[in-house]
Amino acid sequence: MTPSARVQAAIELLDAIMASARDGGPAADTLIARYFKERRYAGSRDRRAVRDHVYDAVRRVAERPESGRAAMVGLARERAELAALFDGSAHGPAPIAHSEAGAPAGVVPGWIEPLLAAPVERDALLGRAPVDLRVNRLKGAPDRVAQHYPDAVRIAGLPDALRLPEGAPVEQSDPWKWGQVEVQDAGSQLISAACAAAPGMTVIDLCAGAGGKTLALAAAMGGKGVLIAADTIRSRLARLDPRADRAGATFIETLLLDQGHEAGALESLKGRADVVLVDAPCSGTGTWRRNPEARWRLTPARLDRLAAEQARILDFAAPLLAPGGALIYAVCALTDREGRDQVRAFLERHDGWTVERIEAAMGRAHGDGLLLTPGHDGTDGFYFARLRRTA
Ligand SMILES: C[S@@+](CC[C@H](N)C(=O)[O-])C[C@H]1O[C@@H](n2cnc3c(N)ncnc32)[C@H](O)[C@@H]1O
Repeated sequence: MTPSARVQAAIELLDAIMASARDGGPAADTLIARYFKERRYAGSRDRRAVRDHVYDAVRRVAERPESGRAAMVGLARERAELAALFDGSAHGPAPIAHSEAGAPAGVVPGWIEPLLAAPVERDALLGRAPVDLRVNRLKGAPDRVAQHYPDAVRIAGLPDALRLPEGAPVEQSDPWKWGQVEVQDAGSQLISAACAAAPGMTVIDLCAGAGGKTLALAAAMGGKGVLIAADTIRSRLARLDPRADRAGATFIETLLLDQGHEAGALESLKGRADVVLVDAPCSGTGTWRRNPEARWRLTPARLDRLAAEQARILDFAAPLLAPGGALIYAVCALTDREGRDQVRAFLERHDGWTVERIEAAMGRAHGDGLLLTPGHDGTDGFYFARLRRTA
């Protein structure tokens, strides 16, 4: 592909990413992979260049732009070498007209800005994310495993965590092949640790997805006890099985829930759990470093639906706890509505619960829980709280 053709390819992909964000379709990474599957003539350098153009353009624009071309022209207005590629060549983009301004630059969409928790450092929300590993104690000891990663640094307060530079090729390393490490953001590791799961407990990961946190809970439990991974999406739970095999966490049970009718499948677990983790579906405003197009996906109506669903999940989670058990509520979101206010509203709706302080080497107290941000903690953005059932 010529350099100009790569820019045109990025414009086409940006159009697809925008439409997918508007319609709740697949993520940018999936669309990029599909695009190149259908264009076998593109070599690895073409793919890398197109991908870089796409993500540079997505990162630069807060609000969903008018078109892929507007997003790319905005970027080209700041980069003369890119503007020169708008040359009208056979597979390249048409020249930029004098009056063509391009999409404006920004970090946070205007309507989301006032909803973010006050301490959040806005400018750091789109920064580069390192690769954090969690050593799986079911298969290896952190000090031994760390020897395989000379570039790794330890993270204060997380004895199982190793931090590698952005883009480190972890999947080619032996510990990854042997199931000794999982790629997991330090914030997710902290939330899993805050569950204080231990051998012999009954633990329910109620929104388990593909089981990132379930695997951390399994390691904390030393493979002993009852660990249930529940979710409403079969394909997500299915991805947990091979991961659990690789991690040597074969005692995990999966439970598929029927959206809107979850209580039926959970009936036999009522009052039995020592720990319930609700890692709730959320706006993902804390994960823009990895999914910058998520900013284009969210709408006020979607946020309303998410907030209502979070409250509903908390309400059917609460009866699962045994007296003295801990309910950990977490979102990878930085809006107060989904974090601080959601926890407060739960406490107002339910008697017999107290808030437990979380002692951690990172994060800041915010309302009844802890706020983690890319700017302050170098993690994805999260809000989480630990609630104890007293009665
Ligand atoms: C933030 S993701 C979970 C990520 C996962 N815990 C991890 O660490 O990788 C939220 C999950 O909640 C699930 N979910 C949505 N509605 C649910 C419901 N009513 N009951 C249980 N899970 C639900 C979604 O399918 C999604 O997998």
